[in-house]
Amino acid sequence: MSVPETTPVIGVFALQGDVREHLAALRSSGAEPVAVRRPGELAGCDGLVIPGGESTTMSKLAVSFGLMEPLRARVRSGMPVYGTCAGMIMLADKILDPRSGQETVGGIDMIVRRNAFGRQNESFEAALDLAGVPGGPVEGVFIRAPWVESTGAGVEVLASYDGHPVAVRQGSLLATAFHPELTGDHRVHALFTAMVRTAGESGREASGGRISGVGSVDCR
Ligand SMILES: NC(=O)CC[C@H](N)C(=O)O
Repeated sequence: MSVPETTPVIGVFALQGDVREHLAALRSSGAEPVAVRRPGELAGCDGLVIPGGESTTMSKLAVSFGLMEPLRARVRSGMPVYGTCAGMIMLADKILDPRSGQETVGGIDMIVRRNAFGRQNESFEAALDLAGVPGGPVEGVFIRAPWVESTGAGVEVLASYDGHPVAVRQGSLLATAFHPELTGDHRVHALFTAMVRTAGESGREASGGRISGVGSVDCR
């Protein structure tokens, strides 16, 4: 008898960035998406997406809404997080060229360079072979995108462009310099949703039935 697939609750950091596109992509990949602006909303999520946008603004808003420390705590406790573009910057342990006062959530042992591929009018698309995503290349949309300058030993590079890593994974953390949420191809979100399901299953085993890390607060 087959076991029905669970529907994980996946939050989208919603203080800034292209939130709606991620909510839609997550819904089509079998997750229940919710917008996250407050720590109580984060507490009810099995995973989180940090969207594209502007990483300095995200950093400042996360601090002033009291989300930065809860985000760091959930990353430390193993919650899966996927960052696109500005979200990738938010997951980097270090930014090569931070703006003043810019902090990151961190978690991926990498150094990123902001706006590495140029300005808004130098935006481009490129077909990328992405490890872990079957069915042919993924169309990468790069908008004032960062690249990964260097990675630590625990970081797996899933795709590169022009010799620079643009998709990486470290444990339950996934980051892309490009924006799959803008293309209508939801295979990267499906990969992330599968990562969240797997993390939930091992959390449930460890806690004897309950999903670990999920508080009593309903985030919907
Ligand atoms: N499309 C994007 O998310 C751009 C990221 C932006 N350049 C930053 O530094 O945050």
